[in-house]
Amino acid sequence: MSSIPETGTTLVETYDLIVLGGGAVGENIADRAVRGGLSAVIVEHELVGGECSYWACMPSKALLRSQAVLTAARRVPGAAQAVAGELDVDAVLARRDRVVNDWSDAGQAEWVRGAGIDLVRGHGRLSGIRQVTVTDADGSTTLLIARRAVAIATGSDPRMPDIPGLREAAPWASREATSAKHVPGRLVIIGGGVVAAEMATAYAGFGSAVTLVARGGLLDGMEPFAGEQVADSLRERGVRLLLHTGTTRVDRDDSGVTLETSTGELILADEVLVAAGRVPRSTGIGLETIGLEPGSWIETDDTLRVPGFDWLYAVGDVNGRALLTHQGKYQARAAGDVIAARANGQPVSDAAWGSHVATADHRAVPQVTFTDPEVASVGLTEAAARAAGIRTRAVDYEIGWVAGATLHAEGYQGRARMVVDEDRSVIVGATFVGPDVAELVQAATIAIVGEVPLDRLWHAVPAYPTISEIWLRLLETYGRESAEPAPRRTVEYPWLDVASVI
Ligand SMILES: Cc1cc2nc3c(=O)[nH]c(=O)nc-3n(C[C@H](O)[C@H](O)[C@H](O)COP(=O)(O)OP(=O)(O)OC[C@H]3O[C@@H](n4cnc5c(N)ncnc54)[C@H](O)[C@@H]3O)c2cc1C
Ligand SMILES: NC(=O)c1ccc[n+]([C@@H]2O[C@H](COP(=O)([O-])OP(=O)(O)OC[C@H]3O[C@@H](n4cnc5c(N)ncnc54)[C@H](O)[C@@H]3O)[C@@H](O)[C@H]2O)c1
Repeated sequence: MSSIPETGTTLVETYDLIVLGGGAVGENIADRAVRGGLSAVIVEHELVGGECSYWACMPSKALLRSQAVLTAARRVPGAAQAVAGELDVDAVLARRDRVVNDWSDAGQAEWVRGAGIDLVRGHGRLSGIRQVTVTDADGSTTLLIARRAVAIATGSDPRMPDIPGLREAAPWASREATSAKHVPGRLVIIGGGVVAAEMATAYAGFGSAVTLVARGGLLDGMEPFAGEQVADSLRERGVRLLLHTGTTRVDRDDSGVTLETSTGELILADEVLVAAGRVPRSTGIGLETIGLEPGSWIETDDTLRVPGFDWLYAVGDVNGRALLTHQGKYQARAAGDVIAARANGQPVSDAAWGSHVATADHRAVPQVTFTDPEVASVGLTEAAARAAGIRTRAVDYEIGWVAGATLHAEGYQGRARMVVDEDRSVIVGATFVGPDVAELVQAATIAIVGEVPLDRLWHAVPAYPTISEIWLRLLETYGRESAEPAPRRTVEYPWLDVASVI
């Protein structure tokens, strides 16, 4: 890093890489660039660690974990008798506070320094080519100049639907739901996606009377049985589900919130939570100074570089490729490494599945929804595979029929689906729904990314009696067609410009 002395109120600093946004993704891209021999600075205007650490993944899972443990114990005789008490909601909230370090980022800022990354606190915006101007709380500015690259890692914000009265009703969004210090007696949720399903589970478990109003179904976009099984379970917990129902108006007065549905029903609640997806945090960051559209998802190529700019990258939620922490960090590893490689004149590995590309964003994005039952999925659903023109066969199996599941819990209920590309004889998608299925998804991810032929998968023997035996049952249901291993050949996926060897 070279430093030019202060000029007026503006300090000028020069780095190889400037990272705008210090969430998990911004931390990772800076770290990889530094490991590649570059200097890097992170600009952060709130908490280092970002949404996931303080208002998203970590607190939401902390809110859900205690009741998941309690439910699991209640499903096993012997343990059930030992947990006769109720969930201690105050203790759950206190544990959530510890998980988020009481919203202090001191530890994360220390990690950044230890990784050899500089941190500038304040609001950053692009102010020209390879330039970022940072304004701190006092109004003083620092002009950062990048020798090599600027990476935008500013994340996303909740989408606020244009529903009359909603903004004036001071709705909760995901931050308020995950950081709440009290549990509302009545909670109405707008949305039927992942946040809605997880928060309905959490707050119903805390004793709130929860109503979920979704204009579509529950967990649309996943295999249909996922949403159906989670819906059944939420109803059993007393959640009222109004699916395929719009919201026409929201009002707040001294008695609370009134939500009017498209069927004319009035729902009274103490709080309304909006869980209607995300919008990119790409306004107010100076995109217009380089000819890009503020407010849009920032498009990138698979090396995470923005087309038309040899110095600009976008990683994590803000590029809209896959709004998940692990996927953003994966992008950051590829992008940090490729920025270093390009800077150092080293070879760039940008073919599909190379070390400098995020190919898995298109083919193998794993996700776990921490409802009860859990939903763990990766790759394509059956419907998405068919829509992509793949000759598809889907096989289903009840997880409760596996010996490991019968031991795991009384009356275990769940289902698995394996989606097979018949031409290539490989798995392109898998979904597991059931208690404690989260850890099953990594095996499916490896099978998809490794393009492991089905006849080879028969040799990946699951241990008895684990729930992983679901893999054997899925293969048996599919059938073992030939005694000879399938020949390997190269095909083009019509939905992705990538040649694959099978
Ligand atoms: C309720 C909820 C639960 C979730 N649970 C999971 C989960 O279990 N697993 C999972 O994988 N994903 C989960 N997600 C998604 C996950 O939170 C995001 O994918 C992830 O946080 C994105 O990381 P990011 O670094 O791209 O953005 P962020 O974490 O939002 O980080 C961006 C950072 O940039 C900073 N910033 C923005 N603009 C500026 C600026 N102009 N100047 C300076 N700093 C700026 C912000 O303050 C922030 O710190 C969840 C999301 C929600 C809402
Ligand atoms: N466990 C996890 O991995 C996890 C947990 C929570 C969130 N997340 C991530 O965070 C992101 C945000 O989650 P989310 O649940 O907000 O989004 P989502 O995309 O999962 O669901 C959005 C929901 O809002 C509805 N909706 C959209 N626009 C609407 C409108 N104008 N009016 C009414 N309803 C509308 C949709 O029909 C859908 O039901 C997701 O992309 C998800 O990947 C992940």
